[in-house]
Amino acid sequence: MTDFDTIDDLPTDKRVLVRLDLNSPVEDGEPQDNRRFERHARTVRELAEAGHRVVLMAHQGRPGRDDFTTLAGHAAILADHVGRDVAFVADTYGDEALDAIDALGAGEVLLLENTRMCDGELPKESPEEKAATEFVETLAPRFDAYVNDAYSAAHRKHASLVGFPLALPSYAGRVMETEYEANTAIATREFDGPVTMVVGGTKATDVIGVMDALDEKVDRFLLGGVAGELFLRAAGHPVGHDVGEMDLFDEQWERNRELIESVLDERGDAIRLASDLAYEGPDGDRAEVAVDDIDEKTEGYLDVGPETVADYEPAIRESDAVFVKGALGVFEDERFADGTVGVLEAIAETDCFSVVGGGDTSRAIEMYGMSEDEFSHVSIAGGAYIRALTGEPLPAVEALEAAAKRE
Ligand SMILES: Nc1ncnc2c1ncn2[C@@H]1O[C@H](COP(=O)(O)OP(=O)(O)O)[C@@H](O)[C@H]1O
Ligand SMILES: O=C(OP(=O)(O)O)[C@H](O)COP(=O)(O)O
Repeated sequence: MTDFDTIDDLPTDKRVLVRLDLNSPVEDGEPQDNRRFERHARTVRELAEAGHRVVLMAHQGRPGRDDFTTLAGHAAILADHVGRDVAFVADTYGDEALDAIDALGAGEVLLLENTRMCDGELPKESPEEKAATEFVETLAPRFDAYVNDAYSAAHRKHASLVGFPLALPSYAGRVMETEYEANTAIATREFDGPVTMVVGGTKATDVIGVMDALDEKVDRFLLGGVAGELFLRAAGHPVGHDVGEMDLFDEQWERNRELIESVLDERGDAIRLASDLAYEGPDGDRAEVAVDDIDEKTEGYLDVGPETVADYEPAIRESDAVFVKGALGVFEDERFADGTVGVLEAIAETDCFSVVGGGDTSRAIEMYGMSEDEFSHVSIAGGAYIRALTGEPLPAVEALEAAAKRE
């Protein structure tokens, strides 16, 4: 039961503006296919088959990061999954975009450029201010309805997520509906035995606050990735800072230092940290080092080592539920996949309740020969799903609920 309307409530033959989350790993400037395309394709296909004119919005990366790119490549991948053409226009709400929107026929699909390239999208403002941006005020009058399918971005208060629901009748797409139902059910579920959370990835700022909020629900945290290194730093090891060109640690450390120290102080007995790490050795092979032997960080650590995996595996086997948010290493490179794959395989082998979340992390499942069926739920959301576990409301879901009440 949801408190928002879904596309089942949408009349046919409308001009529909749809927010997807196609945020993907980018390699050599090209987006990589992943579960997000396949899952959103269902909503897009259904809308096109119902005779709507379907205009899609999505984002990629963050300004200033290497993965902040155009969505031209995303349109081609999405078209393959939808099984019909997805046109692309390199504009969001300028004349080029408006002309392409106006020219769209019934059942046709158009993807607009990266929403984060628009001025109005990102600045921290209220939903009302977002609804008053030029971006929303220009696009909204051209549509009859807004559909939000971007559950995995629902923890962000951006214009494309919270501004349009104030301006148009609003509906949830299939991904929004199913992810909301699954994650809300998980949040209220009780487990008899230990609950473990595997925490990794690059978005340490997202996960650390949630670790604090999940204090009562999670018995054990197994850490890796960037968050893991930041906790090692708080524990007194000379790691967890940027070296060379790196831009992953220092800013997140400054932002979260007090919280990391207090979480470590209060929940130290529940937090397991890596005892060994892997990096690229001088000959390009994987090299490993015990954390206690690191006197100075001169390398980028790209995975946890075998001792760490051996320490984490029994903790997983003893658990009644395991939640994964973020990879333990750069698994996209086979040399640094052992930590992530070792932990995922251990979860797959047990019959515990398991959730793997995150657009990037969930990709490791197929890449390394596992199947979605080996886990209870594979979410395409990372930050949104762990926030849902805390019971914290998601602004974009609240915006859909408010829109449904207004009608
Ligand atoms: N030590 C590390 N250094 C750099 N990147 C890492 C490290 N460990 C994991 N990663 C990267 O984290 C990414 C997943 O993290 P993140 O984007 O936070 O999660 P998700 O999108 O799955 O929610 C993976 O693509 C992986 O390459
Ligand atoms: O990929 C996303 O989140 P996730 O990495 O937590 O799954 C969403 O697209 C949100 O992206 P953002 O974390 O840059 O706002």
